[in-house]
Amino acid sequence: MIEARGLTKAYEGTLAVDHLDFQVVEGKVTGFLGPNGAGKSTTMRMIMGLDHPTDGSVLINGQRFSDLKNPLRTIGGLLEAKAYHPGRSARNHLLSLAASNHISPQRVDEVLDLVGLTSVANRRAGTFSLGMGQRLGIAAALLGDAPLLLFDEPVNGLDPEGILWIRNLLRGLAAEGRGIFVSSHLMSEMALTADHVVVIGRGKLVADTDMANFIDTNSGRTTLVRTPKRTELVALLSQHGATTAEVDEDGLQVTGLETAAIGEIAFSAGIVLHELASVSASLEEAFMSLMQDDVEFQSHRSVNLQGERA
Ligand SMILES: Nc1ncnc2c1ncn2[C@@H]1O[C@H](COP(=O)(O)OP(=O)(O)OP(=O)(O)O)[C@@H](O)[C@H]1O
Repeated sequence: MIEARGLTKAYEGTLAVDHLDFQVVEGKVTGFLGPNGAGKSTTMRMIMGLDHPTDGSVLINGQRFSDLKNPLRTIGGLLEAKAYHPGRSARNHLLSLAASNHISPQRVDEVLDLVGLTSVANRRAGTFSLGMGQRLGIAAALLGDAPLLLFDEPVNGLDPEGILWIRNLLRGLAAEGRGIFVSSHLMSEMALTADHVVVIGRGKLVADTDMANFIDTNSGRTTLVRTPKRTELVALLSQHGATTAEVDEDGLQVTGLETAAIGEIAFSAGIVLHELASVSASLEEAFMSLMQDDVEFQSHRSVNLQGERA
């Protein structure tokens, strides 16, 4: 298990990671989401001992990364693409990593096969495409057969086929009982890959929940209503517990009531409607909207877009 407690990293003038608490458990894909600059890479670097927290801690099976006896066998990580010498072949890159971590050369062939690079294993890694380089980075992460794996934006720059391959790989690794921690700024991709989600914004925890629950809460349905009697309708709908927001001259965005109920309430009060339409936000839109509100980020805040928009 990876466990962050009050994990904090301050750079001069920037609080990159701000008192984060979360866990990554075995057997699940935990998605780590946040917009660019939210602090995901900094958090991952601290997990892998490449950066030191200014406060708090992050432990791997109860130990700091620097205290692990067999780091590569405990946690494997893909932190940045192209972390290899361009003049070296893929096989030689992995062989040298294996040698310095007391891992058998046989395992190198296994991971090359796992990531589909066997046929190009003797080619210089510098000639690899972005997708092949990404696969080589993943092969290095898998080398120690570790029960915990961490991937920083592994689908960045990949084509749809590469994205699907990574999704299936991560799901398969979790099904084997491994704990997977994977960062992304793409909500829709994570919705298909992760079982659990940790969302951060400006270094702070915004949500830490089951993916199913996150989707339920955030794929918010709203209703767009147009009426010449907007003021009357707003008063009436709020008596029925709805939340309303004015969208343009005569439009209203209503949450908290079914579209049919809104129509019936307006009808029984004799209010004419010019438009009544159910609108469902995509998860990506919901996520972006959640992120735009980040001035008021508070730790452990429950995520409820409908409430946010009130
Ligand atoms: N070495 C550094 N020195 C100073 N500031 C830094 C350093 N590394 C990161 N930061 C700042 O910390 C914040 C978090 O950056 P980080 O790279 O962790 O975010 P991220 O969520 O991974 O973003 P991205 O998706 O763009 O990689 C940013 O404001 C960034 O500018």
